[in-house]
Amino acid sequence: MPLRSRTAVTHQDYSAKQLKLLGVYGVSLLIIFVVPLLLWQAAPTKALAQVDWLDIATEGALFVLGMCWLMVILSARPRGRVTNLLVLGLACYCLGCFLDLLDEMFVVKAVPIYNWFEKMPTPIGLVILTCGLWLWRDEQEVVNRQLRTREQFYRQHHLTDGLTLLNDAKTFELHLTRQLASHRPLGLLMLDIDHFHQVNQRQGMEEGDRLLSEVAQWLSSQLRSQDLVCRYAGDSFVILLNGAIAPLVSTMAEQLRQGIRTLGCHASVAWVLPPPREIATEYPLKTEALGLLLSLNEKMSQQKTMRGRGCLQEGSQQERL
Ligand SMILES: Nc1nc2c(ncn2[C@@H]2O[C@H](COP(=O)(O)OP(=O)(O)OP(=O)(O)O)[C@@H](O)[C@H]2O)c(=O)[nH]1
Repeated sequence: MPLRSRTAVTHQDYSAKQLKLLGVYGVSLLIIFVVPLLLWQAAPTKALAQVDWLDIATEGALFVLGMCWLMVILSARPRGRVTNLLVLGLACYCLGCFLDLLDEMFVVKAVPIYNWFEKMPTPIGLVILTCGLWLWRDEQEVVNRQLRTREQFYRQHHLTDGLTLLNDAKTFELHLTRQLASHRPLGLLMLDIDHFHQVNQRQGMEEGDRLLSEVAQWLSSQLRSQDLVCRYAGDSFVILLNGAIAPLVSTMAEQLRQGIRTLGCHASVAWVLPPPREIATEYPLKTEALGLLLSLNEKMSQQKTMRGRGCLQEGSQQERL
């Protein structure tokens, strides 16, 4: 079955996040209770007159704030390398603050190793945190680029499809006709989700709608600002790649076909280029645009037929397993 259970994936992500949160809470509580207990055994406590309450308040506040940042990062960020670095860096920083805080309550000079150990976590944590923030900056740049593309897309085109917020087929035809009139190179690409009806059947229409919206967003984020994507019919999308020649269109087609798997589904992708100019000018532009869309549809049907045969083989193998 080419479509894996999207709900199951979401639940897996959710429980992995919960587990991570529990892990961090557990380790934090362990450190908060066990380290003072060990210190209490090994080092005398300071007399009240020796305690600097202002230091306790400021170092305690740094520790509490650090823990709050940690929780915010854990709950708000998606899983991944950047989050791991931020969490690890903040955890080390918090540990450093906590050890500093204990320093105000116990005569830690009596435990030489503590003296040495308490100085390590904060600088190490800050270095890790800096690496994490640096990578976060890179990640944010990519996200910003995607947002800019989307924003440009919204500004330039009328949104007509209520579900995906993409253009509909009619508007696409108009853009295509206009683009053909400019005689600049272009490529047309169609992406159709494989076995989409199974999502509706197995996981409900709502999940199907969500998948369509995700695919639409993902497609918009993959395109250049001069390209145009529209929802052509139920689960198929067409893309107009402005200024693109054959190698770029075929590479793009393959990248989209592979990339869509990150959304938990498979898709068939077909593409066409307009015929050479001297042939194209024999027809009215609108007819040429419709002809192109027709041949794109035909190519897609061929792909589906070929893939269908492949899927039947896969299915029968699975049944035998
Ligand atoms: N959830 C949801 N489903 C839709 C929407 N529009 C169309 N569909 C469904 O999309 C499915 C399209 O079915 P098919 O054309 O057979 O496509 P498919 O199941 O992907 O099959 P292949 O393309 O041959 O792989 C139908 O079951 C429609 O009911 C929509 O807006 N939301």
